[in-house]
Amino acid sequence: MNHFHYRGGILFAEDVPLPVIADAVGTPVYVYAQSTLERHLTVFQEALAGLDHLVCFAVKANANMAVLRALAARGAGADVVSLGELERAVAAGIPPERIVFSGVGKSLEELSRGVALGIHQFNVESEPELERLSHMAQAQGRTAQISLRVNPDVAARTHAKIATGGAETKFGIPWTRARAVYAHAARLPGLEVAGIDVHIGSQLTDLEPFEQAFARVAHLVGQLREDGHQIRRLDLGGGLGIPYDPAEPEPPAPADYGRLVQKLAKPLGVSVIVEPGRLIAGNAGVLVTRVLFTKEGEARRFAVVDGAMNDLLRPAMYEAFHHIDTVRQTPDNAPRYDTDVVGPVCETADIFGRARSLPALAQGDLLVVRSAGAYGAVMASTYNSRPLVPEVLVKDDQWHVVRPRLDEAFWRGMDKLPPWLAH
Ligand SMILES: Cc1ncc(COP(=O)(O)O)c(C=O)c1O
Ligand SMILES: N[C@@H](CCCC[NH3+])C(=O)O
Repeated sequence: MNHFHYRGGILFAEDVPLPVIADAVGTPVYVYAQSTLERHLTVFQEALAGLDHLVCFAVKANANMAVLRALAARGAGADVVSLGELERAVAAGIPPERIVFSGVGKSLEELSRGVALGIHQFNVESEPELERLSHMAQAQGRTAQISLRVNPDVAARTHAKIATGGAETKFGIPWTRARAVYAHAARLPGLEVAGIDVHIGSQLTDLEPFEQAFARVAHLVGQLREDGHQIRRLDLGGGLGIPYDPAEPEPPAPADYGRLVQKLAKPLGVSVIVEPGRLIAGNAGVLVTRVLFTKEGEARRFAVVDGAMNDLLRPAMYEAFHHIDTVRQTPDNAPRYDTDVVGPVCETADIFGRARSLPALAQGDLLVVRSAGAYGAVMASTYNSRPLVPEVLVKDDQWHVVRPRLDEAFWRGMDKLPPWLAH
């Protein structure tokens, strides 16, 4: 469910007309609907009802403090992959007992901080990481709870750049070596083996790869228990896809995914952690951008907008589709033209949408790029010395700038010069 809708011909975020925000904050700007974030979290929690479960929001999808705080208030845990995400999650009020630490390359500092905070679990991806975590925990006189991330070698049927469950990727411990690595883990002091972790990829739009991976996990739980390990929890990662293109069939609902998880976990008598990111934040956010110029090319019609690939990288990086709408509702009978919506950055990849059916656009018109709440602002950069795109959170009829555009000092040269260049 999504709280962006037309009212009186204007697109609203909850009860706030988007032009109000665009005029006050400037464009481009990300706008998030808090009620959608909350609703998505609730839907996930409900899908796992009856199981001992923890929904750990994947902070990498949207690390805005206000977003994290809103989710924390509803009982979300966090899946973090860096010291920065860990500190943000804690600062947002997510208790360490609800934080899991994932990632293929955790630094000493990251491991140390996680141990000191007593987080719920580390998802360990290699034997050297096991050794290092064991030393770290011993040095602090603590025991770190761990799951080993296994790579189940299933094809996730998503964009190759975001599929993580195949044997050729860097992720996890090879399926076939899992028993040996668990035996190693069990011998190391300072560690307590609590479970198994899998994450096979992101934006999965069918359930079959999950089913395949879960079947392998169930099999492995049996083997590991035979080997004497007390496997009491499963971390099933994230990855459930969201609708981006209204012309495509809807991906499976969290309730369907929940049924699969229930079917896996109940007979094994384990608790469950899930790490959804995109599903919670993706359709809770839009990027609002303004038309700078329109122009007719030899072959195409362009709308040059003020948002660019540095603000929303997904189309350039993954050829990802994001639906684009006008903020002023287009009447059904208005003529439409195939239009390329492009940004000002000097790269051909800086295009938000190709041949989109849009009404005649004029300078100053506002557009929204939909489904931009996940992997949007977090992947923004200052490429082309463009300031970071600001973020706004809306709740009912209230709104607040939750991250400002970088201040002007950014353009004036905040970098430190070496003495031989300073004069
Ligand atoms: C370990 C891990 N957990 C959770 C997620 C979140 O995935 P998604 O946003 O697709 O739910 C990711 C990203 O794919 C990840 O790498
Ligand atoms: N950044 C990716 C998702 C990566 C998932 C991280 N494990 C996207 O925008 O779709």
